[in-house]
Amino acid sequence: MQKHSSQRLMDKGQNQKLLEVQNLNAWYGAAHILHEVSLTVGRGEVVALMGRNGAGKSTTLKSIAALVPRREGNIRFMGEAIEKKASHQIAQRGLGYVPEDRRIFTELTVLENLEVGKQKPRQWPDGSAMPHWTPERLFKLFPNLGEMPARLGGRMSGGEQQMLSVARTLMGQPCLVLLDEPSEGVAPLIVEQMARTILELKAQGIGILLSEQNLPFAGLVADRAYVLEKGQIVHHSPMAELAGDAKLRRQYLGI
Ligand SMILES: Nc1ncnc2c1ncn2[C@@H]1O[C@H](COP(=O)(O)OP(=O)(O)OP(=O)(O)O)[C@@H](O)[C@H]1O
Repeated sequence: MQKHSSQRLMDKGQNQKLLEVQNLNAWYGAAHILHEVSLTVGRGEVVALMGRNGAGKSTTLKSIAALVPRREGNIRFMGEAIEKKASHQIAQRGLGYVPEDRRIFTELTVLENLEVGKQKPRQWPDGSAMPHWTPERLFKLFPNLGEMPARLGGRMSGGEQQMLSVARTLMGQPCLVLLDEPSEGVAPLIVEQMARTILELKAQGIGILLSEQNLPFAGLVADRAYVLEKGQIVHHSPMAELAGDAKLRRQYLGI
């Protein structure tokens, strides 16, 4: 763990933190999966959670969204403690979650899927307007969805479903999005579009915490990276530092 650079990064943008996770622990039954995980995500910041299969990346995102059976620790979202809130209450506050398995409604059309996730526009704490996502605006962001508003979810490719899953979450007008492995199992063209989307959300001030194993993809979009190993954070640095250091990559990611 690189304490000095980590502390410096945390101090930067102190007032702009959207998400602050401290000493998060999580369990599946008797199995203690996450151990004292601490991380932050700022406004307009993209943070990558990296690590090998089974390291605990998905569990970290699910724990933040209150989707694991048992968790302990402190989680602040937009300055409010949310560790005792239920998943729907967390979502209502503007914390979006896009699961790895793309939970879209296969019997509903693209447009209907979007309408299901709809929430009212929000404001940042300083009173400034947040981006207000409408189907029209999302069809500009995801042009291929715009070409198939009446297509049933179940008749879309995996990549298109991935896009719809992100677009549907955006209809909830989130200030921060948890994105579980957005590049996994989708075609290179979709991965590219996903990277552009993430950068567009960042430009709008939305914070993003993404779980990722694809280092080139994370390197394109992320500002900072945390590496998880057996449920513990073992490294934290600017993304470029991890991506550019062969020794770190080998040590933590095995690549
Ligand atoms: N529902 C569950 N019940 C019991 N154990 C689980 C469950 N989900 C995950 N685990 C275990 O928790 C650990 C962390 O899994 P997790 O899915 O968070 O890892 P990950 O880093 O996201 O990996 P992957 O990239 O393979 O999804 C693994 O040992 C996994 O077997």
